Amino acid sequence: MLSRLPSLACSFYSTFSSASGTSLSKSSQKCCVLRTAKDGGEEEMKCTSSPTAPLFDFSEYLLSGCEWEQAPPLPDFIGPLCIRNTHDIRGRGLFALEDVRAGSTLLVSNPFALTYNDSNSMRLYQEIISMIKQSRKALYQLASLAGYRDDLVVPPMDTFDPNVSVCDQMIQCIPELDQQRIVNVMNTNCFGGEVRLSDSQPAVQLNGLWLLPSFANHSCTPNANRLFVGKALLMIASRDISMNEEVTISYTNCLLPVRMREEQLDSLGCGFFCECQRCVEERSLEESLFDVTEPFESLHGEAVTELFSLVGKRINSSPTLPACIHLSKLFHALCKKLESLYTITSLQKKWTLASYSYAFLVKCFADYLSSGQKPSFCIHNRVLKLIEYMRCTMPGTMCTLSFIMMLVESAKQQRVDIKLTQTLHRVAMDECIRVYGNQKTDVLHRLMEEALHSIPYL
Ligand SMILES: C[S@@+](CC[C@H](N)C(=O)[O-])C[C@H]1O[C@@H](n2cnc3c(N)ncnc32)[C@H](O)[C@@H]1O
Repeated sequence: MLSRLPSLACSFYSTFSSASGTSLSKSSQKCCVLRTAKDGGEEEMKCTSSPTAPLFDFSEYLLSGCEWEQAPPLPDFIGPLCIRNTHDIRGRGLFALEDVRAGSTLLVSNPFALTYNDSNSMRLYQEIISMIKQSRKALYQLASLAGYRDDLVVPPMDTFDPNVSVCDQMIQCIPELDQQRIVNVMNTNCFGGEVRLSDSQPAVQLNGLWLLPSFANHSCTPNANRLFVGKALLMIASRDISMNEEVTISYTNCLLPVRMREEQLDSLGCGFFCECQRCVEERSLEESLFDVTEPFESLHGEAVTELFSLVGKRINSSPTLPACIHLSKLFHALCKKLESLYTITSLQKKWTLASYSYAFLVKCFADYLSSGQKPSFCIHNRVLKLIEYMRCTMPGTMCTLSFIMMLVESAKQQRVDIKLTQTLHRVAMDECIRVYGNQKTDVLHRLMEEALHSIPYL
């Protein structure tokens, strides 16, 4: 139960190595395209992130392939955030204390406890017990997480500041922490995934507890991403976030249809049913789209397998990829079906297309791999719109970044309109900032190139 997939940022699962019409639009100052919407909603979000000086410089680590053992130590950092009660079933959450630009680092958190290959989480439990025996502050910190649901205590931010020691007042508030409560904390807040510590070692399964990030609730249109720099977990704003807005992350892969997201939440043991606006809207369309969307689930797995079978192979003849081809046809059928639904809102359309984007993408990635990475995509309006919808729904994903970079490459090879190539490149840079946070321009360029040579986790 202790696995909550981190949103794929850099090291985990590392790879093989417009509101109305989209088209291209320009904003006055920093040229931008492919408009996306704030919190997946109606408001237009311009692609305006530009590289700024990083708050924490881990360029070398990013450029060296994110080997955990090479990660620089990063001190804990708490950005303009506070914990508040959401006043709904979600309990407490993280909120922005000021306007935050996409790409900003919201927090850096080193693990409270961390183990590898600890399948039943016994060692993690013991590590947590040892921490709370050693320090009253650790006990207070863990207790502040445990207060969730039955008594919603909102802990002061100082609780998570390593430079602030625990005061008498805090000690008086420490509630009882029995074994069951500690296990509940672990079930609700720990997460893990597969990680490669170094090139020479096999991947290990990681289990860990990071305190402050544990207050971030799930959203299917999140505004923040998780990024691992070794053991340190960073939260990066993946959209512009307004003062007092809740900061949310996604516990699942949000570029999947609502039923698959529900299944992922369930299999991760999250213990809640997401009722966000996107889920509600998508559920309301399920019946009308049944014949198109039903086959997606089984085909998705098969298509990903087909895709990965191409990785690293020299391909002489065109491979047969029935699932990829079938999915791609399904995507076109979905587009037609959506056009025929007169009552559909633009938001429903965007979210639905983003949910089924892999149906289109797997075929593109497969063509790219089987062509020896000499893409020749036709960059038509529908493709540009799809990127916009993916970014409006879940900005800052490796998958979208890889796809845009493929289009940049294709545009270069076909020598299409130079402006379109430049625009796509800027969008890729914007997406890269939303994945990795603000980094130096040359580092972003290298990361974008790397994304081109990787097949993202689909
Ligand atoms: C990592 S904790 C987040 C912080 C938690 N809200 C708290 O007060 O401690 C995860 C828990 O928050 C609740 N939660 C998070 N996102 C939710 C959502 N979108 N809908 C319902 N419950 C949610 C669930 O109970 C979940 O098990």
